[in-house]
Amino acid sequence: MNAPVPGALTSSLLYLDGVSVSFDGFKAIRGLSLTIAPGEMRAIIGPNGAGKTTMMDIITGKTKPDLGTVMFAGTVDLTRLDEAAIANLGIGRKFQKPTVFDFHSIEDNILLALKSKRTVGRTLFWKTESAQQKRIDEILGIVKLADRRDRLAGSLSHGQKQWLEIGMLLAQDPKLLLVDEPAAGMTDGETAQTAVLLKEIAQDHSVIVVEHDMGFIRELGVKVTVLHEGSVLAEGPLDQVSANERVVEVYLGR
Ligand SMILES: Nc1ncnc2c1ncn2[C@@H]1O[C@H](COP(=O)(O)OP(=O)(O)OP(=O)(O)O)[C@@H](O)[C@H]1O
Repeated sequence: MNAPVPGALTSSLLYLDGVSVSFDGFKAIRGLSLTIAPGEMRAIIGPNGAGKTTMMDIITGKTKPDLGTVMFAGTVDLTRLDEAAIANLGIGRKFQKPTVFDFHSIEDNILLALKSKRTVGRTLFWKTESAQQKRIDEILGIVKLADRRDRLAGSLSHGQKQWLEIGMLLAQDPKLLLVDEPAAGMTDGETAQTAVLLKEIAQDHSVIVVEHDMGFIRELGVKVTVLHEGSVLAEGPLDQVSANERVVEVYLGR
């Protein structure tokens, strides 16, 4: 069930085929095949140790696979690039723990992220202060922090810090966002708002979300890939994968 369909390489934004990686002889990822279409949001679920983090490490260049194909936008071989080059291509990652600058204002956090975008074109584009301010305003609007822009980031709740960090990721103008357990530690209200936020972002970005919170996944309403022991166990709408006996056995029923 894992083999990509013919033509998937050229039609995909992200294309993984037959990817394997071992750590000291232990196969953390084994024959993983997965494709993400341009503009798609995909949820990744699976038990602890299934390989979700390792998969993100491979996509972002932190870990190099022993075997397999990892292509971006049909033509770029990600296995040949380092982490900085992959980030510059437009693959942004948000780790589980928020890493905002607590002693800077919310607005300045976004500004710093805008300025840290490395490509020459971007530096030139943000040369005008008004273009920069317009983008900051847009991002603060998207992450619903415009009314708090002058406050210190350290004053935000855990959930708000996660949104600020998503805003900082947006400032890097990624084509693909990898978001690791955004709902972890959030209140129910924050979790619901995060689903709304990601759905908005997914209107003009591709997004991969790793999550354990099934209520949150349901809110996203997107195709779900279940990882188990380093490969795809099931893929499809949440109701379909939730009814899969193996998925219940290894993950949902636990
Ligand atoms: N650098 C490493 N060295 C040795 N083993 C590793 C390394 N990184 C990951 N592993 C192992 O690979 C397997 C997959 O781990 P990974 O963190 O990718 O799973 P996960 O699905 O993200 O789990 P979780 O939901 O707990 O975050 C685990 O058994 C883990 O112990």
